[in-house]
Amino acid sequence: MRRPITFPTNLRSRLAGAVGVLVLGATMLAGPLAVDVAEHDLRAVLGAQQYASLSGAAAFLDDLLEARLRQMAALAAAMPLEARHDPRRLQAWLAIRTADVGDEFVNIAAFARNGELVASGTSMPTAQPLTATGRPYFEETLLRGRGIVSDPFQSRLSGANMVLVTAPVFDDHGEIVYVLTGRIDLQHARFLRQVDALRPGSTGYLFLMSADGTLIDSPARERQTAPPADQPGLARALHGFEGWLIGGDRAGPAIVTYKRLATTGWILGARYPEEEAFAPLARVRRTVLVVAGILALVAGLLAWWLVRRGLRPLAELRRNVAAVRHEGVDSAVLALARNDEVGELGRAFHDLVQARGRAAARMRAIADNVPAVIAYVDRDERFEFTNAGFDRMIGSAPDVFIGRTVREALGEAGYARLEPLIRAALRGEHGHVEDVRSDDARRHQMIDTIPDIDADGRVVGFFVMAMDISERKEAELAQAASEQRLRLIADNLPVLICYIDRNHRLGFGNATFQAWLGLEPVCLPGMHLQDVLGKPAYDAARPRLKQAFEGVGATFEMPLQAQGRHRILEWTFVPDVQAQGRVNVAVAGVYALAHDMTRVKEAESRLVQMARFDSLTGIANRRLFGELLGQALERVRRQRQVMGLAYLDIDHFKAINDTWGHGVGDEVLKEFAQRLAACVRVTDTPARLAGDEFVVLLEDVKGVDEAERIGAKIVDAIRKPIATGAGPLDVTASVGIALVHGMDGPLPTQDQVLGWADTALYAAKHGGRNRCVVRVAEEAAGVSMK
Ligand SMILES: Nc1nc2c(ncn2[C@@H]2O[C@H](COP(=O)(O)OP(=O)(O)OP(=O)(O)O)[C@@H](O)[C@H]2O)c(=O)[nH]1
Repeated sequence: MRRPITFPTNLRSRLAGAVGVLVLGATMLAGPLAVDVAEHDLRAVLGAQQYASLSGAAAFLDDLLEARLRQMAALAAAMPLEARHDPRRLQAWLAIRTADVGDEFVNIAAFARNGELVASGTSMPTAQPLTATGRPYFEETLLRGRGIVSDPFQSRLSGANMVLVTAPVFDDHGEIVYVLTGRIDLQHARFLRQVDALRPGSTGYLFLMSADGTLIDSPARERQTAPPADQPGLARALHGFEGWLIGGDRAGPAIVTYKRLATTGWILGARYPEEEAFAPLARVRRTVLVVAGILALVAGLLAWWLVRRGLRPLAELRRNVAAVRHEGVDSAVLALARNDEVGELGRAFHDLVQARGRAAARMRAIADNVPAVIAYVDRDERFEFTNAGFDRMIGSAPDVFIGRTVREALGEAGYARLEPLIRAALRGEHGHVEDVRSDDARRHQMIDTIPDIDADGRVVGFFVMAMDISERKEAELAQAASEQRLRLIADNLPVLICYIDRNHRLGFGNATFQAWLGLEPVCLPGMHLQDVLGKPAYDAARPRLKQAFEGVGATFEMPLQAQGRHRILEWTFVPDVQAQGRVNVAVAGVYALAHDMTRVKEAESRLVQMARFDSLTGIANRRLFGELLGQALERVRRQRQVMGLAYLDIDHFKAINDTWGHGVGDEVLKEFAQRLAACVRVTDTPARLAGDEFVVLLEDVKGVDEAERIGAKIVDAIRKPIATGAGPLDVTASVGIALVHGMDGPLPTQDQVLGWADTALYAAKHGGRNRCVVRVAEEAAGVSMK
C-alpha cells in the first residue's frame, strides 16, 4: 500500500520549501518568458534577414534574366544581312550561335513575322512546320517590339518545361522580320542553383514561381516538403505581397519569404522551418529549465539553512516555553533580551505567564477563603484542582489528591453519593442536590456540579462546589415552625386575614374564610378578590385598596352577605411596603384584616336609640329634639323659610294618673304620641320633652293659618277617646305654636324658641285648654309676641 504524501510540519522546512518553490516558480516562469521574448525578437530579425537575403537573390536573378535578354538582343543585332534573306544561311548561323550559347540556351530558333519557324539552331524532330502564331511570348514580342522572358510552358515537341527569351530582329526600316527565341530548359537550367547558397539554414530552401504560381524552379526539390501551391501566404504573394510571414502547414511552422522579380514578375520564395530557425532557442529553453531547477534546489537549501539559522532564537523560545509549561521552570527564562520580534514574543509570553500566575494566585486565594468546597475534575474523574475547603473536608494536606480519582479521594460511599451528579456533569448538565447528609448525618450539604464545555461543545471536565447549609436548614426549620404557629393563631382568630397582591389576587387566607365565606384556605391562593367577596363588596373595597397600594393604610366598614348571614365587617388594609434601606420603594401587596362588627353595631344602635328616643313612647326625646331644632333653625335662616314649634301638654293629666294610676297614664301618653306622629307630616318631628309635655317641629310652615290648621288637627286627633286598661278615656290637649321667620342676624336660641312656644301654650291653657294658640316671633332681638 502506498503511503500518503506527508508535508513537513515544522516552520523551518516549510519556509525553506516555500522559498525553493518561489525560486523554482520564478525561474520557471521568467526563463521561458525571456526565451519567448527573445524568440519573438529573433523571429523578426530572422524574417527581416531572410527577406534581405531573398531580395539579393531576386536581384541576382533579375540580373541573370536581364543578361539573357541582352544576350538575345545582341544575337539579333548581330544577325548577318545574308542570313536575313537566306533561310539556309540563317540556319547555319543559328547552328553556330546555338553552339556558342549552349551553356545559357538549349536552342535558338528564328520565327518569321507570320509565326512560321524559319530556322533552328538544333534540328527539329518534326515533319510539320512549326508556327509561333498565338504564342504569348511571340505575340507580346511583336507587340512590344522588344525581347521578353516567357512564362514557363511545356514544349509541344519535347514535352519539357521551358522558358523562352525572345529578341526581335529588325530590317533596315525598323520592321520586325524575325523573332529570335532562346530556349532555356528548366529541367537543366536550374536558375536557383547559383543562388542556392542564399537558402535559409540547412533544411530551408528557395523556390521560384511564375506570377500565376506555377513552379519554375526549386534547386533543392529533394528538401522541399510542401508544394509551392501550399506554401503559407502564397495567396497574398500572388496578389503582390512581398516580405516575410510566419505560417504553418503539414510540414510544420516556418518563416516564409516572398519577393517578386522586376524583370518577369516571377515570385521568388524562401521557406525556413522554425524547427531549425529556433533550434538554438529550444536549446536555451531546455538549459533555462535545468538551470532553474538547480537554482531552485540551491535556493531552497540556502533558504533552509538561513531560516534554520534565523529561527534559532525561536526554537530556543519554544524549548523555554515547553520547559515553563511542563517542567515548572521559572518564566524569567522567557524574558529574552533580543530587540526583535522573537524577543518581543518571549517578553509577551513572560508577561502572560506572570499575569496568569497572579490571576491563578488570586483565584486560589478566593477559592481557599470561600466557605465551600471547590474542585475541578477532568473527564477521567481525576482532580485537577482542589481548594483549602476540600483539604479540610478530606482532612488531607494541600493538593494531595491532585491527579487522583474522585473514588480514591471520597471512598465508595462518598462516590456513590456524588455519582448521579458526576454523570450529569459529564453529560453536560448542571447538577444540584441539597440536603446531602454528612457521614455522621449531623450536617447538611448542598452540592453543585457545573460542566466545563470547550468551544467544540465537548465536556472536558466539571467543577464541583459543596457548601455546608446546616445553619440555613435549621433556620428554615425554625421559620417553618414559626409560620406554623402563626398559621395556627391566624386560623383560630375570628378575623378574616389575607394577603392581596397587586393583581388583587389572594396570596393566602386564614381558616376564617371557610367559616364566614365557605371558602377553603387551600383554594384561596390565586383567587381574585372579586370572586372571594362578590362584586358589590369588591367594588366598595376597591377605592380603599387603591389607597393602600399607594402606601396609605385604610380602615373602613363594609357589609357582607355570605352564607345566609349579613355581617358588618370592619376592614383594615395594611400596605406591604418593600423598602431599600430607609426608602420605601414599592407596595408589593396589602395585608387585609376584617373584624365582624355586627354585634358591636347592633349594641351601638341600641345605645343610640336609647340615648335619643323616649323609651315610653318611642318618639324623639329631648336630646334628639335639641339636635333637630338646632339644625331646623339653621335651615330657616339659610332658606328664609318659616318654621313652627308646637308645644303640647295634656290637659289635667295629673288627674288621670291620680284617678286611674300611672299605668293608665302611660297608656295615654303612648297613644297621645302615636296620634301626634300620625297627624303631622313625615318631615315634622314629634318629641317628648318630659312628663306630659310634647313638642312638634313643623318644617316649612306657610303662615299663621296653616299653623292654626295643624294645631286644630292635633287638638281634634287627641280629643277622640283613648282606649286604656281602665276603658276609653276622653283626653284633651292644649297646643301653643310659635312661628319663626328666616332673617338676617343672630339666630334665636333654642330656649328662646321654646319659650315663645311655651308662652303660646300658656295662652291656650289660659284660654280654656283643648285648643291651639299660634304666635309669630316678630324679630330676633326683641323677642316679643303678638
Ligand atoms: N303616668 C305618668 N305620669 C307622669 C309621668 N311623668 C309625669 N307624670 C305626671 O304627669 C302629671 C303632670 O301634671 P301637670 O301637667 O303638672 O298638671 P295637669 O294635671 O296636666 O294640669 P294642666 O297641665 O294644668 O292641665 C304629674 O302628676 C306627673 O306626676 C309619666 O311618665 N307617667
